[in-house]
Amino acid sequence: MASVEIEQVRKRYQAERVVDSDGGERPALDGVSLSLAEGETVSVVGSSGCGKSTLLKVVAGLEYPDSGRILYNGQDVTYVRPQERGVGMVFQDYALYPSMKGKGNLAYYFEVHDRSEEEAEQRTRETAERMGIGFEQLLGRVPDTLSGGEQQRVAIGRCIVREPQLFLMDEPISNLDAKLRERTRVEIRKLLRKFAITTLYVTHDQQEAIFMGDRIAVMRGGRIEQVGTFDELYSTPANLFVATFVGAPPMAVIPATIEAGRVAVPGGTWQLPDDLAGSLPTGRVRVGVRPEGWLLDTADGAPLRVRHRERIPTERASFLYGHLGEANVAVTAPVDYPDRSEVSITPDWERAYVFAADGEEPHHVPGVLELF
Ligand SMILES: Nc1ncnc2c1ncn2[C@@H]1O[C@H](COP(=O)(O)OP(=O)(O)OP(=O)(O)O)[C@@H](O)[C@H]1O
Repeated sequence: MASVEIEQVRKRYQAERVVDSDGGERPALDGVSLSLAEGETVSVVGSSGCGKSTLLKVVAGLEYPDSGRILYNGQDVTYVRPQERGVGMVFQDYALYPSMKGKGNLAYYFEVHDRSEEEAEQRTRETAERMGIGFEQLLGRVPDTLSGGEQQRVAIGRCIVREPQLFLMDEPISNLDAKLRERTRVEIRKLLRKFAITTLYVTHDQQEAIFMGDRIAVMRGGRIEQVGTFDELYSTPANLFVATFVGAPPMAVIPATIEAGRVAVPGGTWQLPDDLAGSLPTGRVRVGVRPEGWLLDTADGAPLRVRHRERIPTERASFLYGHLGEANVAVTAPVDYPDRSEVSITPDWERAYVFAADGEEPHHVPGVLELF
């Protein structure tokens, strides 16, 4: 197993004109640093085009960075060829050799590396045992006759048989149907934990990132905005982007004006607790509130017109969705909360965030609460 250091990596594609939302050009990776401890799984999330796959390719050696370094176990491998790095890669398309049975797919590596048939045989047998129930059966079939999930299992087995020091996975289950995805992700996670393989796991699916990763790296525009456990990202986001990216339904962000300890928002005014009023600037800000961070029907509530309700399947609660001025708001309400078209809402200030009116800097983050 390897520890991995990604140090200040920059990468600009030759033919590339990556244009930011503000119209500026930027490289695909713009100074990315990230450390993975031995055996750790780090999920990488971010919207399309933010550089997730490029990061994986640079770590794999499929692309070289323009500057910065990649270290495995403290050794600089930045310009070492992929074949010599001992990485196992699993991508969205399984890329199994179609004419070979599962077993051939696993043994191919030994063939091209001039290793003995006995070794290939033994390692394949060991891997089948470690991969668990039913894997042996898959080895006797060609990829065409396997389901997507089964193909992905073989692809993972093909990586494990090589005893990689590092696993790189890029949306490995995103083209499976929902049920299979659920099963396969449980299986992948079990394997990663069992073998304690250091893993970088790219996905655009937040739930998957939470499930797979010991930690999660949130990327945007070629940069890592924050790395942490889900609870850290959720409770103490580094900026407004992470605050709204992590969590579903997302945090409501409401333009407001603070004056003399009171917060004016569309349709109402909230009273700040004294300690918070003393620590916040006056003037324009943005108040961030997660669905569970609202109090309903308090005296100084602002009116929220309820557009629709959604039952939370695993809890005795619903989400109420509506608008406060222009801001989208989701509120967690008890399941037996009366069905009304308007409710009045106030932030529970122990759970509320305050951000600058412009930019993304947080003025106030409530800290880690007992969330779940
Ligand atoms: N080979 C290439 N040549 C030129 N530009 C590229 C190349 N590969 C990626 N890019 C550009 O670099 C940026 C980052 O791409 P990358 O594939 O790393 O993003 P991503 O976060 O993995 O996106 P997605 O979630 O859509 O797969 C994108 O703007 C993309 O268009």
